[in-house]
Amino acid sequence: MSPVLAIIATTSADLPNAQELSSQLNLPCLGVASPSEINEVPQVLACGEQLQLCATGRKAPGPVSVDFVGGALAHRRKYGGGKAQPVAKAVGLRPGFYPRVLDATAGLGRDAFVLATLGCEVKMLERNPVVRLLLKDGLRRLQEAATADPELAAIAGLLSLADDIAPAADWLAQQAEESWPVVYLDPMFPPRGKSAKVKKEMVAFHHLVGEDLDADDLLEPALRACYYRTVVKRPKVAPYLADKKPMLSFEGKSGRFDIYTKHGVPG
Ligand SMILES: C[S@@+](CC[C@H](N)C(=O)[O-])C[C@H]1O[C@@H](n2cnc3c(N)ncnc32)[C@H](O)[C@@H]1O
Repeated sequence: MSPVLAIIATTSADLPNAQELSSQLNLPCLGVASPSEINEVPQVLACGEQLQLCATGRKAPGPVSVDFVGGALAHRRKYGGGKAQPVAKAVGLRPGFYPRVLDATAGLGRDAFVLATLGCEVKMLERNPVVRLLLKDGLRRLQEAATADPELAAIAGLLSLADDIAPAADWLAQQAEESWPVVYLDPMFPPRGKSAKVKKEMVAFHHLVGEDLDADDLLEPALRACYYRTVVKRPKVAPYLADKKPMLSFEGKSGRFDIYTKHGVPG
């Protein structure tokens, strides 16, 4: 079967990095190129100043990368509504209570980052090796920017990625019972209908990650590992995870938050 992903370098100086990733991921390296020139594969991982997942071909949408310093996340950090944001309400954040969060399906780390900007310590789990590399690259650039910016330094100190690449259900099963205040789940869900259309630049990400068909298996281990809340982010049209009715649900801008509460009282 031919690969659906290959590695390219954006400049000749990036070629050694691209070659290293190619052997690490066991994917072909197509040398120094631009994604628009590639037609052997539908998407590439481009090594340059940032690591980017790019659809290939002349009409390809923009790249996907993890940028915790600039772009949309910087805008959200500065003007995004702070503690009034639905995700903050979902994890139960309130003055004096900033729960530690295990984000078991980190993806591009956007929700994790937002929670860290609000003062929560967040550990991310991600099983897809390419998405993990994008996250690591984003964290590396966050650490670099943090050296000159105390606000970013505080956020960087709260955000981490687990070394383990084990699927989250196994990872959660290894945690002591009720050892996390909050477990946060946001597995992929197949887009449905016009309203749920995937943003153009996210097509490559969806192509890469697929549909997380085992998502239901996450709920029980998450409930076991948390003592305060398990939060499940879902598209508005999606059924409950594992068909289990939450204690509480509310709609955010981009989806629904289903909340499974436990007996633990925040300290
Ligand atoms: C919809 S994305 C999460 C988006 C994320 N909340 C954000 O703000 O960027 C879902 C991610 O969860 C990961 N994932 C799904 N099931 C997983 C599992 N069982 N263990 C680890 N990662 C998982 C997928 O690989 C994918 O990257």
